[in-house]
Amino acid sequence: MMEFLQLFKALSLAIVFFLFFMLWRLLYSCWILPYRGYQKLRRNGFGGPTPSFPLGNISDMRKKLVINGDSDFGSSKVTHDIHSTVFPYFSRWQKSHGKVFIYWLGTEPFLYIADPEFLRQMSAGVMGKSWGKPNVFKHDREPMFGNGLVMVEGNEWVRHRHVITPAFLPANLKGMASLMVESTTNMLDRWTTLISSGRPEIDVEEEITSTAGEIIAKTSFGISYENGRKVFEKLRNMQITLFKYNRSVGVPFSKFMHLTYTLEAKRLGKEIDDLLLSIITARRNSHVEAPQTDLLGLLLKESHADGLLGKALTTRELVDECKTFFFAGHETTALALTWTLLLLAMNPEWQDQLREEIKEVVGDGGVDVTKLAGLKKMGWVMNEVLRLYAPAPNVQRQARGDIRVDDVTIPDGTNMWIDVVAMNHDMALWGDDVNEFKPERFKDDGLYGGCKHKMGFLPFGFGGRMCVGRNLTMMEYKIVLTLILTRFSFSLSPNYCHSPSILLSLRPTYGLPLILQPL
Ligand code: HEM
Repeated sequence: MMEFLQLFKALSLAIVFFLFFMLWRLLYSCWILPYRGYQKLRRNGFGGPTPSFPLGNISDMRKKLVINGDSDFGSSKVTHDIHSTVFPYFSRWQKSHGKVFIYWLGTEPFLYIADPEFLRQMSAGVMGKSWGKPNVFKHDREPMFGNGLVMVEGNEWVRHRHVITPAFLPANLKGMASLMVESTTNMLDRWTTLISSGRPEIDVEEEITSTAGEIIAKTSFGISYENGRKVFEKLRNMQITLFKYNRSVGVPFSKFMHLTYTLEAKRLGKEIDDLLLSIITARRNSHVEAPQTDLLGLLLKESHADGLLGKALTTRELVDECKTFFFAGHETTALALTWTLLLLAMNPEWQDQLREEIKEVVGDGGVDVTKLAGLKKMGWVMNEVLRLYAPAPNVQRQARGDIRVDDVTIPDGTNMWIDVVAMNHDMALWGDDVNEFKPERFKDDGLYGGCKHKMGFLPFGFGGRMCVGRNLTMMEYKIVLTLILTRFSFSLSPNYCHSPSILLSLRPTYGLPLILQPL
């Protein structure tokens, strides 16, 4: 009996000690560590809105989102001055704290940056491989990107980027042009049928997003539209699950507070992985030479060559990269095209100018990829659209080591949120006409459009981690727009409701209904 009591005592003591230890760890990671970070940032002179525990500044951000979520918010009047609409809290905090300040997502500090000179100094000494991506997003978006190029860091990033970059070289992309023409022509034939059946009003956002999904499925893994659509639908559902609901990312235990969404995203992630895994395994095991016209074929080829150097990507890594291409690639390009159609519908003189250019450069025959570079005005239009309606509205980083900027230190572990929309709409950088559609601003300065700072226009990010898919985007953009403009003219439907909003990317909340007319 005595022995039993002693054992019981020892066990109880061990349990109490364990619980105490867990409580201490919890307190340390959720309260003490973030508080220390907060003090350090304050000592370094960074201001910002006052956070509260455990939500940080989330309640303040949500308050505004509710107001903007109101259906009355959308408007038939179109203004391109959108920063205070899509990021009302940043726009408000900028007024009291300037263009660089700290805000908190739960217990995670974020350095907000909308000052290109600060950004230049901050990134001057940091190489692509030395940048981190915020751990808090990495965990949250794991089902979406896994360890694909967008999220991977350090030497692993170097290895992935080394294998992936050659696949996106213009010479390799040429072979994908016919897939793009085919999918776009199918979409335009559908439009013709709808118009001739007396329905000239078409939601082009929905149409273009679906066609871009088809294109990325074919260009990424050469899979049929049916298989592509399965992946595409699951990815879309996952995106909605992850971004549509306020899941308090950064707040301790938020995953458990929103368990249904967390599990749903995990389930969809697993289903997508299984689908892609079967496609890749079949291609890997196939004795037939892989078609190298799609990205997977090119990656398999690169991976095989690099296998000899120990740099090859494993099948699991290829799954994550294919998922990444799907996510990073299809919606951004679809939105660039969608916002272009809005701006061209509002500026028919630019439709005419582009049609004239297409006639001169491409002629009346089929689209010849080698001639696309000659579509200069179309390039200006694309840049102006990416400026006014940046599909990727922010870029994120995490410091892996202290970073000095002048006399302040950004401490190791600080997350960074670079507000691309704010810089693209900053009058001090672009002039009084900042919110006007003026593609000609890119005429003499093709890269920066006359922006007063070279880091003020970052549609594809910056430094070594700049978008790997920009050549593919450029080609798809020019092919799709050329085909649309040669077959249709279009104007804005009176049913269009202007309400740009963020669902990871910058999108028109209520789609884009246009009135189309065959030429
Ligand atoms: C209009 C179209 C697109 C826009 C606006 C866009 C924008 C961006 C931005 C802002 C970044 C972040 C760069 C950074 O962290 O500094 C990025 C990275 C990336 N993008 Fe794109 N992108 C587009 C199209 C594509 C396409 C078509 C693909 C692939 C099929 C793609 C794949 C990627 C990948 C893999 C990365 C990560 C690169 C790295 O970290 O090394 N993107 N993109």
